[in-house]
Amino acid sequence: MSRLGVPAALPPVRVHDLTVSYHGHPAVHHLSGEFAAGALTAIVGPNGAGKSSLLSVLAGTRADFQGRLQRPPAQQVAYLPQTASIDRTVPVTVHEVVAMGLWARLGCFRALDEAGWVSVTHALAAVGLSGFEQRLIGEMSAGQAQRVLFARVLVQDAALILLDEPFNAVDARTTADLLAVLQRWRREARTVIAVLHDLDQVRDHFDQVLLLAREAVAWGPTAQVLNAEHLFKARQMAESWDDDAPVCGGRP
Ligand SMILES: Nc1ncnc2c1ncn2[C@@H]1O[C@H](COP(=O)(O)OP(=O)(O)OP(=O)(O)O)[C@@H](O)[C@H]1O
Repeated sequence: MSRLGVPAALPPVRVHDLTVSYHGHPAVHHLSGEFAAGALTAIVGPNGAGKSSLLSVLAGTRADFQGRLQRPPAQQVAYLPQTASIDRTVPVTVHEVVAMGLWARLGCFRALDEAGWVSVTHALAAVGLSGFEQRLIGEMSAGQAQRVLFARVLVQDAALILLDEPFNAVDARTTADLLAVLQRWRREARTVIAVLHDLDQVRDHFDQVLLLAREAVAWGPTAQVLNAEHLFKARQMAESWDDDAPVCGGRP
């Protein structure tokens, strides 16, 4: 068990015949497989491949999908959406944003207890933002804001961590620091699933890869998935996408 009780052998996150569609057009089509428990899995693929759509289903923020999904309960899931989807015009402080990660444990109307304060302080220190507690989130740079969101994920102490393009707009040093946080999560046997575009980063740091082009092109150990043949196939599939294609069988 880790510090706050993450089980050493979490059940895997599984999808079976999962289809996600928008206005009747599939973004993810008939996906079946499982994300290895306690490992780092990258979801990669061309633009429009369905990566973010799949992650939002795994996160529980999209419920309108077909097929089956097995994942831990919501309190054990932390989700870091793309930075662009965070409204930085809301006048909240860095401390308050990170403390939101404790809402599942404390409720959103309860004051932080001492353990909560310690946990926020430690999380901000872990991402190199000690001293920024009272700054408004809108006053942070894009890279600093990403560190804040990582800190929020840290305090959630989740068994399943979902990251959507976590290193976008983040400089090399910050990326290295945040990759170290990912390695720590792996040592703690948490399951991490991240949407990424940098294949070298994936090769260097991730155990498993799902190569997605609306359907799974390949899914398994990184070295087996990221080969020229699979990457070529994903590109070919992307070129032949018809964004107006219906979901097969005429389902919504
Ligand atoms: N809210 C939405 N409404 C309608 N269509 C959507 C919506 N979100 C995504 N789509 C469509 O679903 C498909 C998959 O999009 P998604 O964002 O999941 O892909 P992605 O692989 O994450 O892409 P990228 O690498 O560009 O971020 C695209 O054709 C996109 O236009």
